[in-house]
This record gives sequence, C-alpha cells and structure tokens, in this order.
Amino acid sequence: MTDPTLLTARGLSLSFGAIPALRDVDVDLWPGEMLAVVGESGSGKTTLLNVLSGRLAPDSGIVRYRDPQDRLHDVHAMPAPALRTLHRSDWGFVHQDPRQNLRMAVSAGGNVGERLMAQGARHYGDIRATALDWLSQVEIDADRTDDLPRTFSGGMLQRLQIARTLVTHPRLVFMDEPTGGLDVSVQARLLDLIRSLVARLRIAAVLVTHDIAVARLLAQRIAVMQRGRIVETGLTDQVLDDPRHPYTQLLVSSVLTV
Ligand SMILES: Nc1ncnc2c1ncn2[C@@H]1O[C@H](COP(=O)(O)OP(=O)(O)OP(=O)(O)O)[C@@H](O)[C@H]1O
Repeated sequence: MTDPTLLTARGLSLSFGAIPALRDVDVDLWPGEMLAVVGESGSGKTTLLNVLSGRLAPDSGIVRYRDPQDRLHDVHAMPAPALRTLHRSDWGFVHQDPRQNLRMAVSAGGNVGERLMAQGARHYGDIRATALDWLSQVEIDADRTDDLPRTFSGGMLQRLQIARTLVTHPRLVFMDEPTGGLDVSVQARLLDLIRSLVARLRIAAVLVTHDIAVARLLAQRIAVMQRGRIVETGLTDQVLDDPRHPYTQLLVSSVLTV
C-alpha cells in the first residue's frame, strides 16, 4: 500500500510494574480499513488500544495521527484540550460496556444529539432529525427515542453507543470487544450492523477482540498479540488460512476444534 497511513505507531513499549504489557509494538492503519488486534486474555490488546488512542502514555515509542489537512500529530505530545477535541471530532471509541460511553440519565435521542451539540450544532429540529435518523440506522424504533437507556437490552445499548459514536462521522474508531458479553444471535446482528456502517461511512477502525471469527468477519488486516508483542500481522484471510507463527497456529486450531 502506498497511500499515507492514517495512524502509525513505532516501538511502543509499556510496563505495569514488572509486567511488560507492550513490547516494541509497531502498527500501521490506512484510511477506511479495519485492523483487528487478537490474542488471548492478558496479551496486551486493550493496553495497545488505549495507547494508540492517547488514553495511556507508553514508556517509549510514538503514535502519529494524520489529520484531514494532512498534518501529522504526535498523539502523546498533543496538549490535552487538542486531544479531547480529536476524540470529539475525528475519533470515536466503542467500549465493551456501553455504559462507559452513554449517559444513562439522558434519553436515547439525547445521547445521540448531545454529540452533535458538542460539535457546535445548535438547531434543535436538525439535531433531533439527525438523532432519529441514526436511531433508525442502528435499528432502534422511533418510539424509543425519548426513553432512558436503562430500559434498553444489552444489544440495544450497544447499538445506541454505536449511533452516539458514529453520528459525528469520525474517521477513526477504536473498538474494544464491541460484541463481548452478548448472546450469539444478538452478536451476529450487531456484527452485521458494524460491518455495513463502517463500510458505508469508510471509517477506519482498530478492533480489539479475542474472537478470531469476529476479526475474520470485520477486519481486512489482523495483528496477533502474544505477551505484549505482535507476533504476526497481515491480511486477515491470509494470516488465518495460513498462519506462520506457532501461536497463531494454536489460536486458529483451538477455534477449529471447539
Ligand atoms: N492498569 C493496570 N495495572 C497493572 N497491570 C495492568 C493494568 N492494565 C493491564 N495490566 C496488565 O497488562 C497485561 C495486558 O493487559 P491487557 O488488558 O492489555 O490485555 P488484554 O489482551 O486486553 O486482555 P483481556 O482480553 O483480558 O482484556 C496483563 O498482564 C494485565 O494484567
């Protein structure tokens, strides 16, 4: 690929006391593509996501983001207000637990509209119309618009979080186990929804998942982590169909034999 990357990380390392959570990790993400980060529990996936998104500083290494004006930003050297602005505008974050992102005392429509207002939208009619449109895109009935999220099922909460995240048309979304903890049928519907929205809006994403079936369904490229290192990376189908690293071979075979 010769296009400039949207996000590039080089040499990321981070330890928690004696635990090396990241060891010399490099990442490249191109505009509009989804990169899945897979690996067993404790391999460093969430730490990597938090470092890439500027929520956690590495001990060493650098993360660079290319903005729409083609300027490069060292994510960890940005002043806090600039990083917050980036999170509100160009970036989005989808948590495994939607409650981390949603405001539970605000209506479903308000949760979506609020993000537009944070970006400067002021016309109530337009905000409500856009919020309604997004609720329908994530398959939440219009008659639930004024309901509080606490009355929603787990799958609905996750879809509401996705509407709240995507309503501002971010260029890059960080997703941490977005279908984790949901029933299989609810998961399948959510995966379909994420796949179609991300493709239609041409959003780039870093997706953390321990489930390689999720990675295969959603991501063009995959990075396999083991004990803080990326041990194998490449096109998802290639890596999963013909894994080179013994750990990837183990991951793939353990799924096949389940
Ligand atoms: N805040 C923290 N303090 C101390 N150790 C931490 C902290 N966060 C993560 N770790 C440790 O760093 C390592 C990597 O954790 P991380 O959560 O990134 O892994 P993961 O692959 O996302 O795992 P999981 O799938 O279980 O979420 C683990 O050994 C974990 O115990």
